[in-house]
Amino acid sequence: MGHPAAETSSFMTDFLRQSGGVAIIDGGLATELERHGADLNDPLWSAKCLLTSPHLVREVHLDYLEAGADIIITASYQATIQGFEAKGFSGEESESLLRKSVEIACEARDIYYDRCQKGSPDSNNVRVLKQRPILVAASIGSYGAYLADGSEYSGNYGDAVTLETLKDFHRRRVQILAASGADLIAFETVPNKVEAQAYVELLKEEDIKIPAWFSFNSKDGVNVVSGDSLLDCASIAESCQNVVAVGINCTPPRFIHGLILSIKKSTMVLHYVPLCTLGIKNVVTTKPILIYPNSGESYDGKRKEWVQNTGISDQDFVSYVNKWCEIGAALVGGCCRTTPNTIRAIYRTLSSRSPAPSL
Ligand SMILES: C[S+](C)CC[C@H](N)C(=O)O
Ligand SMILES: N[C@@H](CCS)C(=O)O
Ligand SMILES: [Zn+2]
Repeated sequence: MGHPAAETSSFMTDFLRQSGGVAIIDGGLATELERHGADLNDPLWSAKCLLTSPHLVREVHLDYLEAGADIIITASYQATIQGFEAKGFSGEESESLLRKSVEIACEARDIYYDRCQKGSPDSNNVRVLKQRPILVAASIGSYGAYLADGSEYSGNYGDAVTLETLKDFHRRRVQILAASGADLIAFETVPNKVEAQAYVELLKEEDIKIPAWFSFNSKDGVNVVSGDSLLDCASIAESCQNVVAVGINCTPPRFIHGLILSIKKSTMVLHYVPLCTLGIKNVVTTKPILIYPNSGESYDGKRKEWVQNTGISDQDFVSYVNKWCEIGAALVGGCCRTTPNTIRAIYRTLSSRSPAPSL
C-alpha cells in the first residue's frame, strides 16, 4: 500500500513514538553473513547470498530482530539489475532477485512475530521477544557499491558519470523496490552530492509513494567521503518530501558526534531563515537523524578485506550511544563489522534510559 504525502510526513515520527522515542536499526548484514561463512569476494558482494544462501540471510535478519532491532535492512545493497545481468540473469530474473531480498526480510519478520506470540523459551535471556512495530527497509547502495571496488568510500566516479547517468542507473531498481512491499527505501552509504540529487529527482519523477531515508558516509568527520559538504548533502535530502530521516552510516564511531551537529546545522540553515522572514522565531523543522556507524575498521576494496586493527569493541561503541541520542539521533544501529552483540548492547543501553520526551 502506498503512503500519501500527508501520511509520509508523520510516518517516522509515529514509528519513533511507538518505539519509545529512539528506534534501533540492525547491524552489518554483509559482514555478519561473512562471519557465518559466506564468501563475499564477488562483484555482487552480499547480494550473492540472495542466490547462494537465502536461508542464511533470513537467519541473520532474525538474529538482529532477536537482538532488539526495530528496523531490518534488506540484502539489496549491492543487488543491481546491471550486476545480475552481468552474471547472465535476464532482466526479469534480476528484478525478481531484488524482490526476493524484501521477501526474505518480510519472512524473517513473520517468523519473529510468530516466536513472540508463542513466547518461545529463552533460557539464557538473551533473545528479545517483544511484539513491536518492525520496519523492513529496502537497501539501495550507491553506484560506487555496484563498481565493487570500494568506490562508495571515495565517491569519485569521474567526469563521465553525470546526474543523468546515475538516474538511469538507479531508476528501475528504485521502481521495483518501491513496489516490493518494503516499508521504506534506505539509500545507504551515499558518498557525494550528485548521487543524493539523483535520488531526490528519481523519487519525484517516478512518483514514489513510500518513504525513504538518506544516509551519507564520511572519512574525515567533516565532509562526506568525496569531499562534498555534508551540509549541502543533508540539505538536498531535507528538501525532499519522501525523506523521513537523514543521517550517517558506515563511518567510524569517533566521527559521529560532530557529524550529527553538522546535520542539525544544515537543517537549521534550510528552515530557520525562511521562517524568520515570516516573523516566526526559534522554530526549526528537521527530519529525524539516523546513525549507524561501522566498527571503525577500514576496508581494502581491492582485496575485499577489512583492516582489523582500527576497530573498537562493542562496549566502546555503546558508550557513545546515549550521547548521540542526547544531541539528536533518533535512530541508532550499526553498519559493517558490527554484529547482533552490538545491537543487543545498544538495546540494553537504550532500555535503561529514562523515557524519551514525547515527540
Ligand atoms: C560498504 S563496502 C565494504 C561494500 C563492498 C564493496 N562495494 C565491494 O564490492 O568491495
Ligand atoms: N546494509 C549494508 C550496508 C553496507 S555499507 C550491509 O549491512 O551490508
Ligand atoms: Zn557498511
